[in-house]
Amino acid sequence: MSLLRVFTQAISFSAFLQCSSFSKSSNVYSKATSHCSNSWKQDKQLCTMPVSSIKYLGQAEAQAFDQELFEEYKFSVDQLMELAGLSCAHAVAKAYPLAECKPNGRVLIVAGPGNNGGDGLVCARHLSLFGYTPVILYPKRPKRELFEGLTTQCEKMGLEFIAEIPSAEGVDNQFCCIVDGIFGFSFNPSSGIRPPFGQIVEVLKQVKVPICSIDIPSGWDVEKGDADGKGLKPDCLISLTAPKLCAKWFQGKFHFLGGRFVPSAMEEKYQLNLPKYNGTECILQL
Ligand SMILES: NC(=O)C1=CN([C@@H]2O[C@H](COP(=O)(O)OP(=O)(O)OC[C@H]3O[C@@H](n4cnc5c(N)ncnc54)[C@H](OP(=O)(O)O)[C@@H]3O)[C@@H](O)[C@H]2O)[C@H](O)CC1
Ligand SMILES: [K+]
Repeated sequence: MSLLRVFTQAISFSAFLQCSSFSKSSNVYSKATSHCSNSWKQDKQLCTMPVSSIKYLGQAEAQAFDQELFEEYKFSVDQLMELAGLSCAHAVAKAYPLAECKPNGRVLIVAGPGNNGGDGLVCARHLSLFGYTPVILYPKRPKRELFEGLTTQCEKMGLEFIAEIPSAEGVDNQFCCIVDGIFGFSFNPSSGIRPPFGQIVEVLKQVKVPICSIDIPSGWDVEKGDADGKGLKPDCLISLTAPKLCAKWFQGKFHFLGGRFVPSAMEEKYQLNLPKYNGTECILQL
């Protein structure tokens, strides 16, 4: 074996050791360069740069984290939702700039029945303040003060609500992108997607304009991703707090981290290993 070959193999082996030092079962994956992120398959590549790691949360862990913020730290849902929704609006504006959002800056916001839908309403309000024209589809509205308040704010600010999803062609003609605030980390895929969201997701699966999913691409299993092909295929994903396990299978163009409200003690306790946000920015492109 030539000296050069021995040398090359030694370098490859050391890179392999570096990349394989994080195990799949620990939910921590290596991230060395931008092409090496997102999918765990890609993470098996040999990486040649220093490795940093970010944790991907399972469903129960994401819910426990949320509960701890509310119960131990005494944050209110409204507070965190406002920051989450604001970061989503920043991500949309970065990925789909207003100047290129035709026609007339129109963005379709689809809001579901839980807090993911609430994030969508907050995102709509901020997009409108940024100069976009959000149009909201909110077919199942919980009778809770929080959601009624968010709805009233959007209505009073003149945002349009629509009662039904247009055809896929209609969506493509009327909007530059779609914000998917249908389901977040409490989605349960075991019984399929119940009405009225099953039909809405079917239409959204056929549209050509980009979809930007809040926290979880709707229809995906929070941990296993879209194994059965029933979910959306977003172009953009905004992971709130920390990515969930399903984000490993995200194949779109833009993956942002948002929800910059995690106390450092909690970041350490859950070993999130979050990358540092730049300056005062509330999103970070992964
Ligand atoms: N800490 C944070 O990062 C924060 C994140 N936020 C956002 O909150 C969501 C999680 O919100 P949660 O209310 O727990 O759950 P979802 O928004 O996912 O909605 C759950 C509801 O969806 C319905 N559901 C569930 N499965 C199905 C199904 N198969 N078919 C139809 N409908 C389904 C169900 O509603 P029902 O009315 O039908 O019972 C669930 O209740 C997180 O992802 C972030 O986006 C917070 O904003 C702030 C903190
Ligand atoms: K979503």
